[in-house]
Amino acid sequence: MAKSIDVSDLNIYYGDFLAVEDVTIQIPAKSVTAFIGPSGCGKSTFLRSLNRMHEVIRGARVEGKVLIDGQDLYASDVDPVNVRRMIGMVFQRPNPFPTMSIYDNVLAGQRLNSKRMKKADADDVVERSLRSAGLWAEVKDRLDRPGSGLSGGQQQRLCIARAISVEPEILLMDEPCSALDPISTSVIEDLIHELKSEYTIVIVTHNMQQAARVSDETAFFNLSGVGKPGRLIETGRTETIFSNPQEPATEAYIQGRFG
Ligand SMILES: Nc1ncnc2c1ncn2[C@@H]1O[C@H](COP(=O)(O)OP(=O)(O)OP(=O)(O)O)[C@@H](O)[C@H]1O
Repeated sequence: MAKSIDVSDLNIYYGDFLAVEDVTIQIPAKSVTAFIGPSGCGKSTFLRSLNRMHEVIRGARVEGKVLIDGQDLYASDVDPVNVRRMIGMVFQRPNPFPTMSIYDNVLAGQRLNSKRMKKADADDVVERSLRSAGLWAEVKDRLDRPGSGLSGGQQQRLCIARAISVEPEILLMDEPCSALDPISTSVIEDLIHELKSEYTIVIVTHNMQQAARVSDETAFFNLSGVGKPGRLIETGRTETIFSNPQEPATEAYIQGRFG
């Protein structure tokens, strides 16, 4: 089910502005890859190009290739709506639909795909997704209550349940813990660790320790100068990037000397 991502020579533009330049990277299936780097170097932009989410911004476009298990993500016959089902996304701020019940929040993705389900099947999807997101025990007795009544960490796990309810192959996470307290962060990190047995996970994080704790592979992005595009500087096994980086800029960033 989980799929690999193979990116070659990718440039990403906002109108005339080249935000990310010439990225080539292989992201293995069933593993966690962390994107790190200073603010503005294009981590989120690159992440969004992996499920064509950047296309919701007028004028945003890519050049180059993104292959998902060998299939061209940008081929003319590929429907971006299907792409976003296959490649789910979790954002920085937990964003459950606030007035919708916990139950309906989990099913929101299915309903967007206008999938009609029998009640028993819907119940199964809700339970399976909430169990996978590590939230079932905490909410099983209040599934009809609004999603906004949960704590921040629970809301983020609800968003993860919503993302995985449609059985995606890849899960993109854009700083999923940055709005959470340390305990909720640790719960989400444990969850990421469990989810990688089924999904290919890509996570943007500003937190070096988090990248070191949760990821198998790390990709370091940097700006070549003010107003210049972000570039991928170095990628590799996380332990190698953290203990023996090849590039001086990677070492300086990891040691907290800039960014
Ligand atoms: N919607 C947009 N329109 C125009 N330019 C944008 C847009 N979003 C981002 N950019 C620009 O693209 C570049 C990369 O931004 P991006 O948010 O991807 O960086 P980042 O590494 O994720 O930053 P941060 O760590 O601060 O979230 C920046 O110069 C940013 O100003």
